[in-house]
Amino acid sequence: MSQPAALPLPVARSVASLRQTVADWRKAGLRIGFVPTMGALHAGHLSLVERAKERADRVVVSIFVNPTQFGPSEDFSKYPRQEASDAARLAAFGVDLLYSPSVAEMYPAGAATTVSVGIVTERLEGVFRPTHFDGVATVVAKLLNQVQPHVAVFGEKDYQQLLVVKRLVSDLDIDSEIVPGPTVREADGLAMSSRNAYLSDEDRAIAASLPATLNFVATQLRSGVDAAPILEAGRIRLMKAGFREVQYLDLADASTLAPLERADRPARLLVAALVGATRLIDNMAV
Ligand SMILES: Nc1ncnc2c1ncn2[C@@H]1O[C@H](COP(=O)(O)OP(=O)(O)OP(=O)(O)O)[C@@H](O)[C@H]1O
Ligand SMILES: CC(C)(CO)[C@@H](O)C(=O)[O-]
Ligand code: BAL
Repeated sequence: MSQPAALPLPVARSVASLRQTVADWRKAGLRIGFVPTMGALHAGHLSLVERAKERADRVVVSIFVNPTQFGPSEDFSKYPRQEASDAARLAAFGVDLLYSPSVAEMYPAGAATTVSVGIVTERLEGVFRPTHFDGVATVVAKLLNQVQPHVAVFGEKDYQQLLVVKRLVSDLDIDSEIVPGPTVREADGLAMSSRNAYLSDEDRAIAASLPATLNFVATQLRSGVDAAPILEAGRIRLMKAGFREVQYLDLADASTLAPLERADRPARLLVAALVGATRLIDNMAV
């Protein structure tokens, strides 16, 4: 029987082997940084690794396509999986350990606990992906408990997720600092995302209008005017550019995500829209 090719960096596939490595680092007094991902790595992920490296002596990256955060009609089975090329990029970036557990290791038979974060999960993504944040919160709580990092880095591209993770860590007294990483964009402004790989050339051209529209809307909202007509103009602009559906384009308080009528305090503009069969999200400070 042929053996799978060895990966170019140490890999832990079980909670026990992960714990052994991080316990040794702790005993040696080293600071541990952590970047959780679902793989199909791009420069956005690597920017989070860079931030973790600046703040820690050893960095763990997890790759786990978490089934519990996908809805029944979402893309769990087709989500890109490319562990060998991801591992090569992580090794070249000086990551110390890849943590890549199986679904059975993460959710052994009999697992019956779900972590559910209130209020901040209710709007925006929570409306269109009603089971999503329970899945994210449960797996992030488990990952942070398994790695016990001093610092963990999460991208602002998933802005609501970042707030959910901060709430979770505060509410459950998890002893890890959560550090945000700014959104890394393609040359035309499109936020890097593993799901961009789904886009046809035609859809990719349409997708570029998402950050352009966010910029256009955010610029006007910064003057403190009534948001409703500007948000509506933004939605129309996206549909005219070729988006199939704009699920939301909303202005929200930057720390609670409560809806705002105008940007009279730190605010965030957030969008989710479908181009062809692909769902894209993005956000911007206002
Ligand atoms: N363009 C980006 N810039 C900075 N961080 C990012 C970017 N894209 C994703 N991240 C962050 O990387 C981490 C892992 O995200 P994930 O593996 O889901 O990647 P993704 O590209 O967002 O994938 P998806 O297409 O599934 O949303 C998250 O903290 C996410 O916010
Ligand atoms: C944080 C995360 C790794 C949990 O599965 C995922 O939601 C992601 O990649 O953003
Ligand atoms: N990047 C967030 C994970 C998800 O969409 O499932």
